[in-house]
Amino acid sequence: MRPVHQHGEWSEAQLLGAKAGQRVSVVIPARDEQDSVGDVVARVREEWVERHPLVDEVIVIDSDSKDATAERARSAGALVFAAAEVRPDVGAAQGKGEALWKALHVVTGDLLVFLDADLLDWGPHFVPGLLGPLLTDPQVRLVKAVYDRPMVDDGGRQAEAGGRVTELVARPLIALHWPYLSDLVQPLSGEWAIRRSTFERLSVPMGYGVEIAAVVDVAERHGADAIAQVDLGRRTHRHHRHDTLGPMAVQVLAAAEVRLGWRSPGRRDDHVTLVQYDRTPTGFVRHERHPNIGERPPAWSVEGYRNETGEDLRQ
Ligand SMILES: O=c1ccn([C@@H]2O[C@H](COP(=O)(O)OP(=O)(O)O[C@H]3O[C@H](CO)[C@@H](O)[C@H](O)[C@H]3O)[C@@H](O)[C@H]2O)c(=O)[nH]1
Ligand SMILES: O=C(O)[C@H](O)COP(=O)(O)O
Repeated sequence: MRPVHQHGEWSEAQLLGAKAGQRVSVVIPARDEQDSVGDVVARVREEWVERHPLVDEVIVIDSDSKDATAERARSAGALVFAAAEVRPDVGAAQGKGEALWKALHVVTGDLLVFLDADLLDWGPHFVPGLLGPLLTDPQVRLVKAVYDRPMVDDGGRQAEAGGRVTELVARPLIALHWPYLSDLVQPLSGEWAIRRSTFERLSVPMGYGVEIAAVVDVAERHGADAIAQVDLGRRTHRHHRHDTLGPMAVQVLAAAEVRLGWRSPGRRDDHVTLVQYDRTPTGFVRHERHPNIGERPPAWSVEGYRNETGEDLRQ
């Protein structure tokens, strides 16, 4: 079994020393997260920008929010970019993966730490925990967060274990097709860290397929040992309603099918139709949802992409 590191394994001094000349970017994708994004930004900045110089920039990628996400993030001290306005020449699409891919075009970091913006019960220790393996082991390219993830209802009561898409889609896919990744405790955790030089070479699903794609692609290219995992304790977040988990599952499945060679990576406008039903007094009403299953090509292959050294990486 792959070891599970503890977030407190590395001292601040050790991490700061290992950071040496490298730059670290914390990237927070956010769609309509006005209630929580400010707290995530402020606590990371306070601890890891102001108190200890571990993080060089905290960036929020505003993913088509209709609420005050951008304003709240900015006033908490983040650099805010609207996903649709980054590289407008390559077009815009909706989705978390799209936000992370667009981030590659604006970050200056060598090491990228991704945090979800809907975190409720979490702590700034997430950041050094995720950076520990990247800073101390050159073989590691991707670090996944591990945590307890209880399902918490609106009254704050804990019901059952959360991670419904993880349990019903990701783990079964891994069991069937990539059993050597079964030792990943939270394959879909939204908190992960990766070397920029690795992420910029991956094809990135625009939606929620980004996590399953990253773990499979990194393992297949660099070996399963290039992925580390770190126990961060406990994390709660805003839960989806059951009817929005279906589109998420479609995106995870589609990303897996691409990696199995069953479908080609879709383009920007590649949507599937997911049909759901509601019972009404007059019968069933059909609803359609159209999750995007497109993928962005590796950022380094996109004309005009520059890495932090200003070098043109296209081959
Ligand atoms: O179009 C979108 C949708 C979501 N988000 C942000 O992405 C993060 C995660 O989205 P969320 O809807 O909260 O996902 P979860 O229900 O938390 O899903 C889990 O599983 C997903 C599938 O692997 C991962 O992408 C998530 O990070 C992980 O937390 C949040 O900050 C969102 O605001 C965007 O930026 N753009
Ligand atoms: O990662 C998952 O499986 C989805 O985010 C659903 O999580 P939840 O069941 O805790 O809401």
